[in-house]
Formats: sequence, structure tokens, C-alpha cells
Amino acid sequence: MQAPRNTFKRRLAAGEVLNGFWLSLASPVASEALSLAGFDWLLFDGEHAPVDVAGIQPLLQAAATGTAAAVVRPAWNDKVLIKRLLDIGAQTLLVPFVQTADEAAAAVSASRYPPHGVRGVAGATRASRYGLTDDYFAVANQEICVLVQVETGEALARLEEIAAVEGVDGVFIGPSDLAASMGHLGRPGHPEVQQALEDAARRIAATGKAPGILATNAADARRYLGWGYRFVAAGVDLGVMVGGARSMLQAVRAAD
Ligand SMILES: O=C(O)C(=O)C[C@H](O)[C@@H](O)CO
Repeated sequence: MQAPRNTFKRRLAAGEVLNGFWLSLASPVASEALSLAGFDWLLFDGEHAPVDVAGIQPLLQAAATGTAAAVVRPAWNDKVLIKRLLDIGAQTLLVPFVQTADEAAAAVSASRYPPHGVRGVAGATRASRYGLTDDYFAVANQEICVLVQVETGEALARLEEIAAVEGVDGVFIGPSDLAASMGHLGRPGHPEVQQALEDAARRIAATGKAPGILATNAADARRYLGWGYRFVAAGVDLGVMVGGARSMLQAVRAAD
């Protein structure tokens, strides 16, 4: 049996635009259903969603039903967390709060087996199909995709250095944290923040790495795609659910 290959990484490297969706519900049912909905990728949030490594595994198992690639965000840029997420089968990681090239290099190193990194070795994991694959250790390093999250003004100033780190496949801008760092907490739509997001897409693309971002509605997602972002999460499951439920309730009340 062959070890899993990372089609998300290959499609990103080929310059494709990949439409994603952000999952905060930490629900295997939502994960399975949304994996069938046509998105290219789903983000499983281990930073702000109420879920730990043991809770992310059933989300990955459920998402394997459909066609969307799984991207997992660890709670922090931490080599132990990264190792544990890779062992449960995550192949693409979105590493939060990367502030410097050294921090980006640490994230890459955490995701690679020696001699290319410091990932610890386990024999039978979900990642290696419980030890039943013939080639897991031969291909594991090359199948990992590392996306680093730039979400402060300081990190933005070092964007080119961070993107240049070998093994970084893409740079993802966090609009909410960037807005907060620019003095616009809760207002990612502020013109200064939006200008920074537009500039960042161009600067990341110029480094040859893929630019990514989170939108919270289709209009924002389309604008970001127009600016050159190539892996864009168009919304958040929780936001879409609550927004849809509120609209429905308003429509029902308006009919009275
Ligand atoms: O800064 C951001 O934007 C992010 O990193 C995403 C947030 O954590 C959040 O909106 C996810 O629900």
C-alpha cells in the first residue's frame, strides 16, 4: 500500500486557485458533509476552536469521505503539537503567528524527519496507514505542506524573509489579527487593513510562494481572489450557520 500523496501541495505549486472553507464547529458531521460540498480544501482550526489533537483525528477521518483536502491549524507553532498532528494524518499545516524567518524555519523543521528536521518517529500511526504502507518514511517529508500565518505588522515587515524560507509552501494572512495589530481590533474591513492585505498578496506572489487568506463572505473572498490570493477560505462554518439561521428567522417573522 502506498502512503497518501498531498494533492493540495501539488495543486498549490502548480499555481492553481484553491477555494476553501474554515471549520470551527469541530463537528465530524459538519466535516464529513462539507468534505462533499465541492471545496478544494477545508481548514480544521486547532487554535481557536474548542478541540485538541484527539478531537481533530475524527474530523480528518470524517473529511476523508469527500474530495476536499484537509488543512490543520495547530494551536501554536510548537514542534510537539506539529508532530502529533502529522502522526494523526495531517499533511498540510497552517502554522499561526509566524513572526520571523527563524520561526518559519522552526515550523518546517518540526514537520520533517531527520536529517531535514526534528520530527520524532513513530512506527504505526494514522499517517502511515498504521504501518501498512511500503513507502511512508521515503515520501513523508516531501508530502508535507507548510503554510505560515503572517498576522502582525512586524511579521508583514518581514514578509519576504519569511516567504523565502525553504519548505514554506505558502503565506497566509490573518485579517483579524493583522487588523488588531494595526490598531483596528474587530475591523478587518478598515481601509488601512484592506490596503495592507492587497499589498501583501502582491508581495507574497512576487516571492514565488502562494498567498492565502480567510474571508468571511463571498464578496470578500472574490475581492481577495482578484488581488491575487490563491488559497482563500470563503467563510467559517459557524458564521454561515448562525447567519443562515438568523436570516431564516427574520424571514419567518417578516411573513407575519
Ligand atoms: O487573524 C485571523 O483572521 C485569523 O487568524 C483567523 C481567526 O483566527 C478566526 O477568524 C478564525 O475563526
